[in-house]
Amino acid sequence: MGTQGALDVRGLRMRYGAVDVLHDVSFQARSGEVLALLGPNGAGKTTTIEILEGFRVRSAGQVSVLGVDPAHGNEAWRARLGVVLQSWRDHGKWRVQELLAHLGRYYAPYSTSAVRRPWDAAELVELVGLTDHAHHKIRTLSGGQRRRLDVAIGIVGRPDLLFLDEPTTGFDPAARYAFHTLVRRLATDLQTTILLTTHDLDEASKLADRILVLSAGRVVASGTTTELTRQIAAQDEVRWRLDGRQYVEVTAESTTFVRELFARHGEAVQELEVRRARLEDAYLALVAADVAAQNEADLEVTR
Ligand SMILES: Nc1ncnc2c1ncn2[C@@H]1O[C@H](COP(=O)(O)OP(=O)(O)OP(=O)(O)O)[C@@H](O)[C@H]1O
Repeated sequence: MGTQGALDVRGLRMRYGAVDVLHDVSFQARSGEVLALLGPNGAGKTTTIEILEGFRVRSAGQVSVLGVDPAHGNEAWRARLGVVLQSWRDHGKWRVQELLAHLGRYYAPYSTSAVRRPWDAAELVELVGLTDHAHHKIRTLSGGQRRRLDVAIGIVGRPDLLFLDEPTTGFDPAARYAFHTLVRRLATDLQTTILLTTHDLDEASKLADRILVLSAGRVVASGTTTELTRQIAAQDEVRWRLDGRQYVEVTAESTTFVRELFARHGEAVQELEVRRARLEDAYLALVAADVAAQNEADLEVTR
C-alpha cells in the first residue's frame, strides 16, 4: 500500500453510558511506522485499539484502518490485521507449531503475490524463539513463552497492520530484546505498521518511531522521543557543593550554567553532578500538568 496512510483517526470519541472516555482523539500512521500509545491506567489506550480493530463501536469521529472504516470491515480486511491479545488460554492441549499451522490456514485465501500468507509455522516458531518448544503442549509453556506464542499468533497471517497491547508483560530481558528486534524487523523489512500500547517508557522510546501520550482520554503530546523530551521545556538538574553547602539549579542550559559556575568559583566547586532530562521526566510532567488542568476545568464547571 505504498506510502498511503495505514491509520487515520480524526475526532474520535467514546462514551460508556454517561462517561466520556475518549475526547477528540486524532492521529495518523503511515505504512511501516511503529507508533506507541503511552498513558496511565484508564487513559483509554485499550479502548482506542479495540475501536480500530473493529471490536468496539465508537461514539463519534472518523476512523480509517488500512483504508476501511473498522465498523464496516469485512473478512478480507480483517485478514490484513494482526492482533496480539493478552494470553491465549483456551488451547492448552494443542502443540505450539500445530496450533500456528492450524490458525494459519484461515489466512491462506488472502495470500497475494506481494504477501505470502500464512507464515510457515516452523519458520515462525523459530522467529519468536520457540524452536525448543515447537512440539510441546501449550499448557506446559512458561508465562514468557506463552507471550511469545501470542506474538506468533498475532503475526501468523503476515498482517499489514499489527496491534500489540502491552506485548512484553512478563518477558525476561533476553526475550524483551529479541521481541524488540522482531518488531523492528517487521516494520523495516515487511513494512508492517505497528500500534502498541505500553507502560514502559524505555520500550516506547526504543521501539517507536513516534509516541502518542494519552491522558484521561485526550492526546496530550505526540512526537519522537527527542521531540517529546524537548516539547515540555525539559530541564536538566545541576547539583554541586560550595563552601560546605549543597546547591541545586534546574535549567534548560546546563552546559552554559556549569561554565559560568566554574568561571565564578573555579576549584571551590565540588561534587558537581548534571542530571539530564529524560523521557520519563517529560512524561510524568505532561501527565501531571494534564491532570492539574482537568481539575481546574472541573472546578470552573462546578463554580
Ligand atoms: N466496557 C466498559 N464500560 C464502561 N467503562 C469502560 C469500559 N471499558 C473501559 N471503560 C473505562 O474507560 C476508561 C478507559 O479504559 P481503557 O481500558 O481504554 O484504558 P487503558 O488506557 O487501556 O488502561 P490500562 O493501562 O489500565 O490498561 C477507563 O476509565 C475504564 O474504566
